[in-house]
Amino acid sequence: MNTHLARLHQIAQQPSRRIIGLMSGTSLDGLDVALCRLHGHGTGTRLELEQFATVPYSDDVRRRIRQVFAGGQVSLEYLTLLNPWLGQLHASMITQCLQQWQTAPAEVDLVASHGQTVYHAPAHQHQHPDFAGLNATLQLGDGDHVAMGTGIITLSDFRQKHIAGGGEGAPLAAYGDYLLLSSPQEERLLLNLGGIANFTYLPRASQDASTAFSTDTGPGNTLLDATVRQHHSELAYDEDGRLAAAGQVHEGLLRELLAHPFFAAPLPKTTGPELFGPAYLRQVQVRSNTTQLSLEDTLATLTELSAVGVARAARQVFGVQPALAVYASGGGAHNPALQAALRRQLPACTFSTTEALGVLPDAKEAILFALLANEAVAGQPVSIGAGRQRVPAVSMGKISFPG
Ligand SMILES: Nc1ncnc2c1ncn2[C@@H]1O[C@H](COP(=O)(O)OP(=O)(O)OP(=O)(O)O)[C@@H](O)[C@H]1O
Ligand SMILES: CC(=O)N[C@H]1[C@@H]2OC[C@@H](O2)[C@@H](O)[C@@H]1O[C@H](C)C(=O)O
Repeated sequence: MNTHLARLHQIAQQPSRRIIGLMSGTSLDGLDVALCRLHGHGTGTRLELEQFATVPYSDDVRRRIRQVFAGGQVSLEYLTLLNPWLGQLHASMITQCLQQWQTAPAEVDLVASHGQTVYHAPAHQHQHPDFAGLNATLQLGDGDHVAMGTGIITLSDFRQKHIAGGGEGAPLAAYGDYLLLSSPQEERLLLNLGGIANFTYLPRASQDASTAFSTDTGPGNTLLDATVRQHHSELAYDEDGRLAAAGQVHEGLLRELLAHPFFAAPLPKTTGPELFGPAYLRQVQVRSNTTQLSLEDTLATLTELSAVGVARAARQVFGVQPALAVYASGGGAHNPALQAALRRQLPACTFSTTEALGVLPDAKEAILFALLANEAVAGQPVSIGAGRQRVPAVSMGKISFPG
C-alpha cells in the first residue's frame, strides 16, 4: 500500500486527530489558521482549539488576489499563476504558524484548506444562457502545493462536492455548526458576519437534523469595507463602526438597495461580492440620487442593509417576530454599529457571540473546515436538512499527499 494511504488509514482510526483548518474569506484580511484537536466524529465530535492566528495579507497579496477577485473579465494567465502561488503562500503561512507554536509538521495529522474564493456563481446569480441552472464556484490555492509545502496530508476544495450533490457550494457552515453547536435546550441561530453574512438555523433537539440549514443573507461587511476604502485608502474598515454610528440611515437609499430580488428569494441561497460589490452600490446610489450622501450616512445605511438582510431571511423562516438565541461570529461581531442595527431589526431575539458557546468567533470558519476534513477521513457523510433541499449528505474535500 502507498505509505501516505497507510498513514491516512491510521489517522482515520485514531481516537483523536490534530487538524489545521484554514479559511481566507471575502474580506481578504488574511489567512485564518486554526490548530484543532478533534476527538471522535459525527455528533460525538469534541473539539479543542489549541492555537489560532490570522496571518495578515500584505497589500501586495491583496493586490494580486484583487486582479481576479469577483471580476467578470480576468487574465487566464494571471488566474493560472495565482493558483499554485496561493497554495505555496498558504503553506508558508502554516509553516510560520507552526514554528511560532513550536509544533512540528509531523505532530499534525491533516490540513483542511478552503483556498481563496475568486468567483462564486450560483445559478440564480449568473444566469448565463450556456449554463442555465448550473451552480459553480472557484477556490484557488491548490491543495497539492499546501501538502508539499507543509509535509502534511491536505484536504482542499471542499465546495465542489456540495455542488455535485445538488447544493450551491455554500454555505457549508451548517455542517460544522450542527456537529459542534446544536443543543437539546435551545433553538439557535449562528450568525456569521464576514464579507457576506450567513446564518445557520439549529433546531432544539440536538439529534434532529432535519430542519437545520444555513443560508447567506446578503452583504455583511463587503460594501462597508469597499466604501470606507474609497474615501480613505489607508483604512481597511470602519473600526468599531464609529463612522456609521455618526451617520443617519437614508431610507431612500436603503429601499433601493433592498429592491434587489436576492432579498426576497427563497432560502437557502448564496451570494458573494460578484453581486454585492461597488458596481451594485453605485447603480443604486445613482437611482436613488444619493451619490453625494456623506460617508457617515452611507455607512449607516449600509450597516442597516446588512442587518435588514439578516432579519428578512430570519422572518422568511420564523415569521414576523423571530425569537431565537443568536450567536454571532466573524469580523462583524466586533462592530457595535452592526450589532445595534441587528438588535433593532430583531427585537425579540437575544444576542451574544459564539464565545458564549466556547467557540472563538474569529476562528469559527477555519474550525468548520477542520470539522469537514475530520468527517471526510473518519466519519460518514454528514446528513442534515432532510426537510430542506440543497443540503446534500456528502463527504467533502479532495486529498493531497505530501509526496
Ligand atoms: N473592530 C471592528 N470594527 C468594525 N468592523 C470590524 C472590526 N473587526 C473586524 N471587522 C470587520 O470584519 C471584516 C473581517 O471579517 P471576517 O474575517 O469575518 O471576513 P471573511 O472571513 O473574510 O468573510 P467571509 O465570511 O465572507 O468569507 C473586516 O474587513 C471588517 O469589515
Ligand atoms: C463561496 C464562498 O466562499 N462563500 C463563503 C463566503 O463567506 C461567507 C459566505 O460567503 C459563505 O457562503 C461562505 O463561507 C462560509 C465559510 C460557508 O461556506 O459557510
